[in-house]
Amino acid sequence: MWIVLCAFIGLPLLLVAYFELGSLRRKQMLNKFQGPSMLPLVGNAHQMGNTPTDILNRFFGWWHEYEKDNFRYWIGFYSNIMVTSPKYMEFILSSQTLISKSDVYDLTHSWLGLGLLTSTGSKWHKHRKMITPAFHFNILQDFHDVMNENSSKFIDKLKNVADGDNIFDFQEEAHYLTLDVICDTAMGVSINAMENRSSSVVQAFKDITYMIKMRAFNPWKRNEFLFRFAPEYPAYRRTLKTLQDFTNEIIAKRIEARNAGAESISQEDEFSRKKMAFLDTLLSSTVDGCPLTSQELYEEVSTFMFEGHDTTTSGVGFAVYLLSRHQDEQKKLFGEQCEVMGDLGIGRDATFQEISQMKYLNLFIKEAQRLYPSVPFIGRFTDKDYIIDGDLVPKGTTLNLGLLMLGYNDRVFKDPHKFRPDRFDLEKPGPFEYVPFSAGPRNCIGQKFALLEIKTMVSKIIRNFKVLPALDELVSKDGCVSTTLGLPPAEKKKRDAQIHKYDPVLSAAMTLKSENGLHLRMTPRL
Ligand code: HEM
Repeated sequence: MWIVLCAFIGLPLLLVAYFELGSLRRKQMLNKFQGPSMLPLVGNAHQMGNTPTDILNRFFGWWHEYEKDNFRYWIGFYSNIMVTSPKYMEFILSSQTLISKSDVYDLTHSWLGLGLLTSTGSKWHKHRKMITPAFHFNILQDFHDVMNENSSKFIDKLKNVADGDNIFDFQEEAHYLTLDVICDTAMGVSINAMENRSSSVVQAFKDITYMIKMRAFNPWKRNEFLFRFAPEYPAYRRTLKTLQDFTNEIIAKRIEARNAGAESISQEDEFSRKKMAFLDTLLSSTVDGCPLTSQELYEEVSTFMFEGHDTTTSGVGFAVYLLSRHQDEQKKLFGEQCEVMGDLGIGRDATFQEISQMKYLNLFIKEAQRLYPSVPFIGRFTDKDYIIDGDLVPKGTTLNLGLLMLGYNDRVFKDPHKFRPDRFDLEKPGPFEYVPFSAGPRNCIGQKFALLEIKTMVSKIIRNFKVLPALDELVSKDGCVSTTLGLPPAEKKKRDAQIHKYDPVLSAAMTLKSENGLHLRMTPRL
């Protein structure tokens, strides 16, 4: 009896003492940083709130309190620094050694393994070098055909829901489009998600992304061991299996087709296209003289599927939402479309060159990514001590880089809540003051692909539809965006009280999403 009682009380005490000792050095060093005061054991966890939106608001609240500079906070024994100073950004993003990702990325491991996004050390260096040619200009041009083809299908589908009166969730529609594009470009196959929304594979891609984000904000489900007891776990395992089987089958078929030689493949065969998919580049590549293993192929292809569709969904989604709210900018964009594409250009595909001539569209997308970056935070983990901008940052610290906060810094962007695409022509942010695609050696390898895709889709939407908000009253009267993110707390409170149910509420999921969806109406132009 006494032994059981001692174990019952003693074991937790031992554990606490173990973690307390383990974090002592970090505590001493990080005390020099500004940040909220914390409680024993929980740190600042009790202040974070329960929903992703609460967490986002808490971060912005602290960011204001600490004069839009870095601050430290603790979640239990986990030490974190929210990084928003350009000097820190520069040091971290330029470093060739500070490249290990924070533990939130572990949530992707069971699906992605250690692909380009999550790997570190020499594996990352070698794979990054090997994968870079997959985004060569010529390949991107081939991918542009896929983007054009799918966005034409999308426009046709949209015409069924967008009749001028119907209020619909654009984000939901765009998701299937970007999934079709990434599937075709990454694996060279079409899953036709726009037509087959309820297919198990299409749903699996949707569900897995949701589950990764949901777990990121739930302290219990985030833990691999505890998640096994969660009610969602069986469905999660099934989803994973669906994706693993699907991707592995595609890879196996592609290898078989390559081995058999192109001649023996019939015209109807899904692999008969001449276009190089990302998977083909991987199959032709070697690392240290050896071809990639099946596991490595799986990891890299899955990484592209993950990184390449949710990010562009919110990229296109928020750009189109901003069109609805800022009608003058929409008119200006339509004018540019007519100028670049000519009078008969409404219905046809824009070429690669024409897209690059759409200068105002480029500024528009830049401004949209400033306000609603598709990747709002990225994380690094210090596996040794670092001196950053004169501060000693101890080993074992999580660095959360607030890419989102950068866009709301009024020291860099004048009137940050005003939607002004041409600010990027007038105010030039420093190289580490605006980095929606990150920067340095670990920046987004798909940046050119993503921008091409977003511009191709938005350009086609502008030419085919007039985009309207769910209700006319949601058109911006003062040029301000609807988000209250980054406003000083008192002003935020006032504006939050006026938020309409159709205004998108942003959450701090790994990819910024609107909790309400993006409600719009569209009127076909022809
Ligand atoms: C609007 C769209 C996109 C945005 C804003 C974006 C942003 C980012 C950011 C911020 C990172 C750095 C992540 C980190 O350091 O943890 C990143 C990495 C990455 N992105 Fe993107 N991304 C977008 C679209 C894409 C697309 C379309 C692809 C693939 C076709 C892609 C593939 C990748 C990969 C593989 C990495 C990891 C690179 C590495 O660690 O070497 N991204 N992206």
